[in-house]
Amino acid sequence: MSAQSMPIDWDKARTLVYEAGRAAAGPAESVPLSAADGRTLAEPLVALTDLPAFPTSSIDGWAVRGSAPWRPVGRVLAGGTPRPLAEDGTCVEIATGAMVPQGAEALVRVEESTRDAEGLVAGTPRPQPEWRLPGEEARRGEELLPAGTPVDPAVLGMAATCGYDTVPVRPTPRAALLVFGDELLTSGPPGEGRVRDSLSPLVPAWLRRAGATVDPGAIQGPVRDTLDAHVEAIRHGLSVADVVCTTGGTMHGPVDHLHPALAALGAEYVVNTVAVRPGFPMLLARLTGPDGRPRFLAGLPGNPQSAVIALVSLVAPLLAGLHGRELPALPRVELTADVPGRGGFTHLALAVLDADGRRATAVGHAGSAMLRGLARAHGFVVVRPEQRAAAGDLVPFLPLPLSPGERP
Ligand SMILES: Nc1nc2c(c(=O)[nH]1)N[C@H]1C(S)=C(S)[C@@H](COP(=O)(O)OP(=O)(O)OC[C@H]3O[C@@H](n4cnc5c(N)ncnc54)[C@H](O)[C@@H]3O)O[C@H]1N2
Ligand code: MOO
Repeated sequence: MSAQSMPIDWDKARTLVYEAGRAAAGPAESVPLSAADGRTLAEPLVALTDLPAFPTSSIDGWAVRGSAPWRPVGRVLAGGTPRPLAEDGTCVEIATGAMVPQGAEALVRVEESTRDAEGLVAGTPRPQPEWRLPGEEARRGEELLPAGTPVDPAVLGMAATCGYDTVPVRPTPRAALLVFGDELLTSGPPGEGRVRDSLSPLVPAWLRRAGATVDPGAIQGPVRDTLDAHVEAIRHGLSVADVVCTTGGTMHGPVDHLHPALAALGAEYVVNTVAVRPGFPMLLARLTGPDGRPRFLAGLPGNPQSAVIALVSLVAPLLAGLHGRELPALPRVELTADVPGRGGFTHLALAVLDADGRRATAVGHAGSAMLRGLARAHGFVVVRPEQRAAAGDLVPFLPLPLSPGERP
């Protein structure tokens, strides 16, 4: 394994890490609906019965046979199984959601019916049927949603409607974070050569928004700047997580131990440096966990904005793959002003979107060591190598994994 290598194209890197994740997605497991929110379907969701499963009244009123007036011969409530309506001139009282009896020819709404002194019912059925036929929404065996669908509240409801108690889903990837750097302070203001560790609070929160779990015990650091301390911390991370993120030490400085630690652990690079600015020393390596299953290490550069760029460029696609989801296509947005290119590198420029999400404006304070621009941005506009983007151009947009309501 050679530690120094040519940076690879940013788009290619995203595809490579996504495919590596997809190939390592965990085995399907069956989980109760109450625990499946946020998971991903490992198999298609197939209708277990016709939907509706029986002819179902859409109204409160009368199920009638023959012509009016009709003599009531009973009542059917939701949940019951009615006897057939055998004779013309008869009806049953019926509730919304109840099974329509065999032999019924029409339904009449209660407010559009009358009863005479003998209790006989009259009224005119509406021209359009007032009940739903079996299979109207889905036929038994029909595929409702494909494998790879993220499970959300509507999917949970759909699964319950057609009879599922559990659904087959992929395991949620577990992530860990190791922060490297002897110069880091974990509390109080920076000064005298030391900076405050901004990545321990930031990275786990964004990993969770990108679909990973991060156990508080899986966050370590600052890890001492020695090779042994790095190897030991990475080993611990690999024992508790599928994806270990590290920050700092991605270069080849005197105390940058990440590459030697990866070599000591027998890691294989999936991506080692990416032709993107900021963030180029980012990497993703594959290792084997104590259980023999694949594990990943994402090396995020130490400059804080560069670390975030590595998160959205490499870790988010990796997590999509591990979940068994599609790699999301990037939306296109219109630029309000020119954005420079970065020569042979892709330029990811921090930007805010306007209220309808269609137009992007690059923000200031966007240096790779800064977080001020990031704290108000929605994501990054993508300027591909050897290009510059002008006001009015449509360019791809890489969103930050924000939750609804954040950055309104
Ligand atoms: N000779 C060269 N030096 C550097 C180059 C280069 O091409 N040639 N590239 C620069 C770029 S670009 C980046 S990005 C950094 C990446 O370096 P590392 O990943 O090895 O990161 P460190 O050296 O450990 O730290 C860089 C910078 O970030 C600060 N830092 C680190 N961790 C944190 C944290 N948790 N919270 C806040 N700030 C953090 C650290 O103090 C440094 O200032 O390399 C450049 N050098
Ligand atoms: O790649 Mo560095 O990440 O430009 O700051």
